[in-house]
Amino acid sequence: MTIPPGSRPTLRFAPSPTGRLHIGNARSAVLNALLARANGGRFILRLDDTDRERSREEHAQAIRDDLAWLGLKPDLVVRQSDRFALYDAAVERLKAAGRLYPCYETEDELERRRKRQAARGLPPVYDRAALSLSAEERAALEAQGRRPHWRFLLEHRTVSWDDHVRGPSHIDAASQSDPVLVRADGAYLYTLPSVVDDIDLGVTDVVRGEDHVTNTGVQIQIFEALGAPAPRFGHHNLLTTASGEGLSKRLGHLSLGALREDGMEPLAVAALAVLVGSAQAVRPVESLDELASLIDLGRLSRAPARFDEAELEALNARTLHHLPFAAVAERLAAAGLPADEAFWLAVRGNLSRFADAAQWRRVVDGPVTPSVEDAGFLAEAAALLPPAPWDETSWGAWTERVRQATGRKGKALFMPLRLALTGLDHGPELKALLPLIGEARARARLAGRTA
Ligand SMILES: Nc1ncnc2c1ncn2[C@@H]1O[C@H](COP(=O)(O)OP(=O)(O)OP(=O)(O)O)[C@@H](O)[C@H]1O
Repeated sequence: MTIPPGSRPTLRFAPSPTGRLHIGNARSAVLNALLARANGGRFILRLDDTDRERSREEHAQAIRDDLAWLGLKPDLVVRQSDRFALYDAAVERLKAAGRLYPCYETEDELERRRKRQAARGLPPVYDRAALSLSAEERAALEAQGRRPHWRFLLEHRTVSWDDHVRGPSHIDAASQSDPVLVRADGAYLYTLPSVVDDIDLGVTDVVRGEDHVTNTGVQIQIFEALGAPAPRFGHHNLLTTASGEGLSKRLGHLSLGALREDGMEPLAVAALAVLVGSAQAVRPVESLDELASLIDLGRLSRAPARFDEAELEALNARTLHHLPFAAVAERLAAAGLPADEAFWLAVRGNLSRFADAAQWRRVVDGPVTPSVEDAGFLAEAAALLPPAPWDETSWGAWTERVRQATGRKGKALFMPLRLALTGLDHGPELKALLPLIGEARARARLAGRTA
């Protein structure tokens, strides 16, 4: 199953603001945003903040910042905490339809019941005891001060859907407990608000991690009970750490904030987040549009994919090596460097972090203390410098004349010139650097002076 081309789908990324986004969350976020973008649709950020104890405003803000850093701009941002009236209305409809029923068991009672079931070899499925409580029994429990939690009455049948990633999928609702939708303290669990919002916001495609597969069977029944068509679903594989551990926002694993501080490029992070564990080789991209064109939900691996920071380091460098000037002009200026295209094209191939550009700018602008081993050779070479202005052909013309005059070639010719001109034994191609260094600094450095 794919998103019908040209169907203008509505997708959403729905994190709980309980910590910093990690690289696995980025897989969901980037997939949703780029599927919307590639199909002319809408991308919604929905902050799942119904858990008031764990949700924090600072995390909500950090999620928005992280998405902006990745270059993902939601068309709409909603918060579940603003939308309780909708959930309350849905609860009333489900109660009226006989699909939501009050239960009074405590956690301890349920635990004991599960143990008894296990001892008899039965699955730990809620036995619906509360369904047979009479009005008097309920009143008696309430008189003891018990508040009900509310369970959704599942229809015991198989729920099927054609998953974007996993293909034809089904879940036998009879093997599941009726899920609790509303806790005794009135708090909503994830399941119902998510469905209500998907209906209200016209979500056509729910793309999320496979940690949600069992929710999907239940949620399809809730869509039906609320009289709404269910969206299409896709459950992508999860990312783990390089050693195979699961990720959690609350535990602060591999956060986008930390990767950003470490100098990783947002495009590299986005590319690795979606290409690892897919049919596509991990490769650098020049834009999110290019990345969007590589996404094929039907060809994601079914197994968890390992996120390896060493692989990100390598991809980061390869991403920088291809980044066009237009993508970095503003960032160069923000870093206090001239927005100079020739400079960017000269040095990008030598960067492993964007911040390294400053080091090469210093090599161009100086002061550089030349490294001189054979002053006589350098003086001879300086005398052969072509007349300025220089361009990319000047280096070749110059070194050819020096070769003919001195008989030096290869490393013996080039290395002393590099050491004098840059003070370093490695770096960007000199045919690109020489015009940037310019005649005055080049002559000074060849003469052994700091310039
Ligand atoms: N390890 C992971 N790999 C890929 N996707 C993930 C991973 N963990 C969560 N997601 C996806 O990220 C989206 C946001 O989920 P959620 O906010 O529940 O993240 P979480 O990291 O599981 O949260 P928490 O650690 O706070 O429980 C969901 O689509 C979820 O499927």
